[in-house]
Amino acid sequence: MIFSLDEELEKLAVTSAPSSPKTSRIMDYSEHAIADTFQSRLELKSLSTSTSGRRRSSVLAKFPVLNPIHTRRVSISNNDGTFTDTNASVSASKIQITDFDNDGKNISRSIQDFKPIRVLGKGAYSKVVLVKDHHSNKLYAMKQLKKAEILINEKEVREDSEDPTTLQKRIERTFAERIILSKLEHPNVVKLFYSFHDHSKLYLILQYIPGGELFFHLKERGTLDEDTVAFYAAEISVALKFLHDNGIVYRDLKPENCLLSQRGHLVLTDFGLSKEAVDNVSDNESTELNSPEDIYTLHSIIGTPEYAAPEILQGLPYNKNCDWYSLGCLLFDMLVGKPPYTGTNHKVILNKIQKDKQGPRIPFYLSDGMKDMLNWLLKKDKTKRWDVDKYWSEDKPYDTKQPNNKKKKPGKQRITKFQSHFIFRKIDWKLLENGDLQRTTVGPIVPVITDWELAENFDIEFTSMSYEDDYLSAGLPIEKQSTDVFKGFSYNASGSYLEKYF
Ligand SMILES: Nc1ncnc2c1ncn2[C@@H]1O[C@H](COP(=O)(O)OP(=O)(O)OP(=O)(O)O)[C@@H](O)[C@H]1O
Repeated sequence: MIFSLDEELEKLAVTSAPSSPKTSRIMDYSEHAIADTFQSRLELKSLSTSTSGRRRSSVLAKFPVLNPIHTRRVSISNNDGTFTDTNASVSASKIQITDFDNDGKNISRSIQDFKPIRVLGKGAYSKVVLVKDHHSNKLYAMKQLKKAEILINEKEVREDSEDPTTLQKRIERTFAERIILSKLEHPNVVKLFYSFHDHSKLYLILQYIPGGELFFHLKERGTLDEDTVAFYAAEISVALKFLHDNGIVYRDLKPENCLLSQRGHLVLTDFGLSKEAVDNVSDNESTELNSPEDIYTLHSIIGTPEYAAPEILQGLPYNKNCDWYSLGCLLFDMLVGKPPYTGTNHKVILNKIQKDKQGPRIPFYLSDGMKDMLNWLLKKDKTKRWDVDKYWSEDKPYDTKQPNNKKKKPGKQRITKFQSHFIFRKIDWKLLENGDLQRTTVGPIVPVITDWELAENFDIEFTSMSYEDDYLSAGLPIEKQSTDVFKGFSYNASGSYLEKYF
């Protein structure tokens, strides 16, 4: 069994250190793979600051350039949509936003309410700081975004574009993370408690997830065993299915965005400020769509897209199925030590995908069940990829027989149910879907937490960073123009919602 009982939580959290020895992040599995692996090692070596060879996204590379050395993987979320154009139950343009900024009755929180403790992380768009509420002493993760960057990009887009709706679209993208998180509640999705802004920044006050990034734990452990990977696959899947059912395509699945809770359950974070609601695709655009479910993807692809589906890398229309491809990449990474295709930019990765007629080489040492799962998620052609949302569950219990890959006919669509797959035979989907598993059990890796304020599961690269500069100018009054553009950004969760999570 990979789960322990709740009572063991405290004991484990305080005493247990990660037990698995450090293993090589990259494992050879065939003669053919050796050359590729050697090349990857060289790439990873030149790109990495970490001793284990694992590279993080870039905080610098927001633009379609080669990723700078010694940086993290950047999100590819500059010009894409967050919502499907059909069945969208949440839409930036449709949601009534409670505007606290100019409302005398509703008092918005402000930066002065929070004492900074240490930096937790830095992404392409933001800095995330552990903060303590002066009034309640509760800990939160405060995500800060610079208005100037949003407004500068805004001007650039307007100058280059003849599209009169661009301004509105950019603002909707800016609001996307705030809107998604304030509307959705799921045990495997980070919670938003407050948002507000001052003259220079936008702030999201999020639930603090103290177990750190999956990235951090992968760096420590090298690779993970199949039971652990199946557990995370199940937790990510319920979160993705929930998002898809609510019209949201996550599109940014990577180990840096998967956090571990105190109990070792996986929590998705980063719903990206630059994402948009695509519910008004023009006639001209929609002719290019392959199916009514496709989202139209705009313009350039940015960042380092090791986890992005081939259709996104090609600039083709995509739909929620792209998240299942990313899940395949993440599972591959956890099992093998790197995603199936690595490279310094999206063109290199796309070339590798296109050259690989048979799909990625899956190591021989994985079980047939795991190989089968990876094969179906990592199909290049989205129409042949496992349509997990459609074939999600059935009443029958899980398959007790390991699938045998050799018998599969190529080109056939997978129509068996995802939840019944052999790799999930130890997962209690009912408990997972109603949140009891997350509430009452611990996951396969229980983070060591001696003091929540120490953030000991976060990279020292970040926790040692200074946050003083950010606070020198913080809290100045909001300028008129900025108030108008970001009007409605502020938000307070209800008292009962807050109570539920503390
Ligand atoms: N709620 C949270 N609790 C703890 N740490 C967090 C939380 N949210 C974010 N972090 C840390 O901060 C990092 C950056 O946050 P996030 O990914 O949201 O920023 P971003 O600018 O959107 O990054 P990206 O480059 O991936 O787009 C995360 O990878 C994580 O380490």
